[in-house]
Amino acid sequence: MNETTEIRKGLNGVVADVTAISKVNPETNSLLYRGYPVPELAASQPFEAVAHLLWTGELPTTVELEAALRHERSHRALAPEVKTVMDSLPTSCHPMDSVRTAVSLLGGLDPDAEDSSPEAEREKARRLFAQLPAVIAYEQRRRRAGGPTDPVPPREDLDYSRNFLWMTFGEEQADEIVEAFRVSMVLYAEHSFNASTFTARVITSTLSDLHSAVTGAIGALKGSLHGGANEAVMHTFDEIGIRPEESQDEARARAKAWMDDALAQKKKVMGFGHRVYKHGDSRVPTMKTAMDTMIEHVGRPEVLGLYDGLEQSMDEAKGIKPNLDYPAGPTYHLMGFDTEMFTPLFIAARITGWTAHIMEQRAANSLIRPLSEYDGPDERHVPGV
Ligand SMILES: CC(=O)SCCNC(=O)CCNC(=O)[C@H](O)C(C)(C)COP(=O)(O)OP(=O)(O)OC[C@H]1O[C@@H](n2cnc3c(N)ncnc32)[C@H](O)[C@@H]1OP(=O)(O)O
Ligand SMILES: O=C([O-])CC(=O)C(=O)O
Repeated sequence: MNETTEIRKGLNGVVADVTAISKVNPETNSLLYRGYPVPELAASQPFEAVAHLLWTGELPTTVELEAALRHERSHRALAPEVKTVMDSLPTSCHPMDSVRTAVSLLGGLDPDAEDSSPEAEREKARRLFAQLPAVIAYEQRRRRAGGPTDPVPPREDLDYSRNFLWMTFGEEQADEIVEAFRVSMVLYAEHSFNASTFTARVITSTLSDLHSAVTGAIGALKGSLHGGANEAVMHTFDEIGIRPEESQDEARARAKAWMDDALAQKKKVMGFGHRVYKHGDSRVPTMKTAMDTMIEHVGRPEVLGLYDGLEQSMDEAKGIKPNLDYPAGPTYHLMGFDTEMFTPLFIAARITGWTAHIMEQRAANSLIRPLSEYDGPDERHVPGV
């Protein structure tokens, strides 16, 4: 290896470009979307307004918000072609594969697929944002039905979050549940150059189309070191055992013992640690409050016991803090989603950030193509040639 070449494995610490979309500040454990602190947005804004902010740089005026709500409501229905293709997949396949396939298909069906003008990109982003809930809700329903079933049609009188839950469960959900869901969408929406967003930017940088970039981003999000961690957190809870009859203290003690054992075996425990934040993920306190509301609403204190036990033991042993996926996983579980559906919910939120980055990349493009240092065999020759 060339002694002067510095290789930053995993691009750790490398600043790859500028972005005006969000600022992750690990020193102050803070996160801004277009300058606004995310806890302020989570406390006050509909998810539709946050999407508008990420795409345009500004919160919508009343008139703009009304137009955004109308647009989202008019593109919610599950396209019959998408249902047919989803129905051709076995219900044993991972829901991330179904949603990735549906997005790829939506690209093929989109009238503006090959138009990369700013106007067309914005329209495609808005359409995908509106189309994804029906895809994800239908995937949950067909898994529960064990095969093709009837989707629950969207309701124009309901906002994004309430309608998402309606299409998933076919019943209106309590305000506490809808609110926790909305908060999770706002928190999951955007996070600078994370692996899936960077994937979308790499694909865009070749002048490929928006749906291809999103399809690739979904592939990157699926892994358990990234978005797949919210699912993995629930597998940990399941492995420890969720016992509704147990007290919070009993659950905490069992979780602590499980974590001590896992760390003694040098296991990586999903939902903890972060590439950028080293003193705690800025979004966790807001998501934890939403989780606490859910726990109180459904009366399941033992889930909080498991949560606290793992967190405390990890902190005491290694000082590693939870990331957003840690409170999000149990929150989605308590809402009634299947565990494998948690990362698709992340897609529904992150479509806003991904598409904002796709537009930003396209507006100031340079092909993303780093170098590598060769460490294979020295030059050699095929015998006889
Ligand atoms: C929304 C999101 O995508 S947030 C991220 C979700 N991902 C997860 O929750 C997966 C679990 N966490 C991890 O694997 C890591 O913390 C990552 C991949 C997120 C960040 O990792 P990196 O910045 O590359 O740090 P790295 O993995 O090198 O960890 C540094 C040290 O902390 C330890 N560590 C980090 N995370 C964990 C964890 N979750 N469990 C146990 N140990 C951990 C590593 O073992 C390593 O220890 P060592 O120095 O003794 O070898
Ligand atoms: O920033 C990251 O590396 C991962 C993350 O938290 C996110 O994408 O929300």
